[in-house]
Amino acid sequence: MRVTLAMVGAGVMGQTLLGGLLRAGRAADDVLVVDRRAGRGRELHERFGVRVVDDVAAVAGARTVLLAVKPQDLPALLDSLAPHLDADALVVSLAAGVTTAAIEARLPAGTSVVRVMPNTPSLVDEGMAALAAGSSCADAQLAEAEDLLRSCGRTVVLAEKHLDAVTALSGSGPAYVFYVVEAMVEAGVLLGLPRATATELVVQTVVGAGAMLRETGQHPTVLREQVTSPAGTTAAALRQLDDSGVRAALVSAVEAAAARSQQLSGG
Ligand SMILES: NC(=O)C1=CN([C@@H]2O[C@H](COP(=O)(O)OP(=O)(O)OC[C@H]3O[C@@H](n4cnc5c(N)ncnc54)[C@H](OP(=O)(O)O)[C@@H]3O)[C@@H](O)[C@H]2O)C=CC1
Ligand SMILES: O=C(O)[C@@H]1CCC=N1
Repeated sequence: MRVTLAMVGAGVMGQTLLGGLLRAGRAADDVLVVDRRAGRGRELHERFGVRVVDDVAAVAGARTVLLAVKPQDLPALLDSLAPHLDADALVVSLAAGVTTAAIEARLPAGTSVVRVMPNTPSLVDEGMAALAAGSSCADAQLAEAEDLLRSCGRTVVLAEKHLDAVTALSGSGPAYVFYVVEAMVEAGVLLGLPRATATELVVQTVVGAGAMLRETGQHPTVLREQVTSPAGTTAAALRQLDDSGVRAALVSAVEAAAARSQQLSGG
């Protein structure tokens, strides 16, 4: 049976986007999933109602082929996919660091490719995805890819040279936030709060701060200053963060992620 969308690789990110697409109204019988992991077919069929196969040849006829495998698995996948792609198929890759040129080089000449960097908050329709078009991608196909990603969050179209920075900021970014949350919860426990209470306090604080950033549109410095009373508790805490080089460490962390994304380039 021909489908509009085929997804190859249904791990963390693939399943996250699949859920968003179905919530946004895409019919389950219009999506074909290809995944090689044992047991995944049954699990995904029960959870999402989609058809799951393990042979990439099944993508033949699909209008859009979404690739959600690890960057290291992408070259071999592209080689096995190439003979089965329709001439006018759109290939959308989520792989961190892998350029559209590297993808195009392994596919028939003229294949439309879009590189996307999504993130896991797509699971709750709060995703942030950046898209960059390959050399043969028409505007209408880029818009189609954007529609796919918009089903579970916001999108931005950028020049591809920015995608390593995007990967380091919004792609990996949720992990930095979770890391800070973990540390804050541990601090609360150290100060004697029950773990569940510390977790509730920190989670709502992060959600509330995020909502303030979005809804007030104020610069984070302004919002931080509003919390920081003269000679108060926040000033004492912020001095510790500055003395420990936390700001510089965050900048270095994002730089390291961007450098790793660049290393992954070309497979
Ligand atoms: N996780 C995240 O936060 C984000 C991830 N990404 C990108 O998304 C992509 C997927 O990441 P993630 O979901 O975390 O990875 P996962 O490892 O969770 O999922 C990838 C899935 O694809 C399967 N797979 C690999 N090769 C093939 C193949 N040739 N045919 C069929 N199935 C295959 C894997 O099977 P097996 O396990 O057997 O290898 C696995 O089930 C990556 O390229 C990553 O850079 C982008 C933004 C955010
Ligand atoms: O860690 C990674 O490589 C992927 C890409 C961005 C988020 N996770």
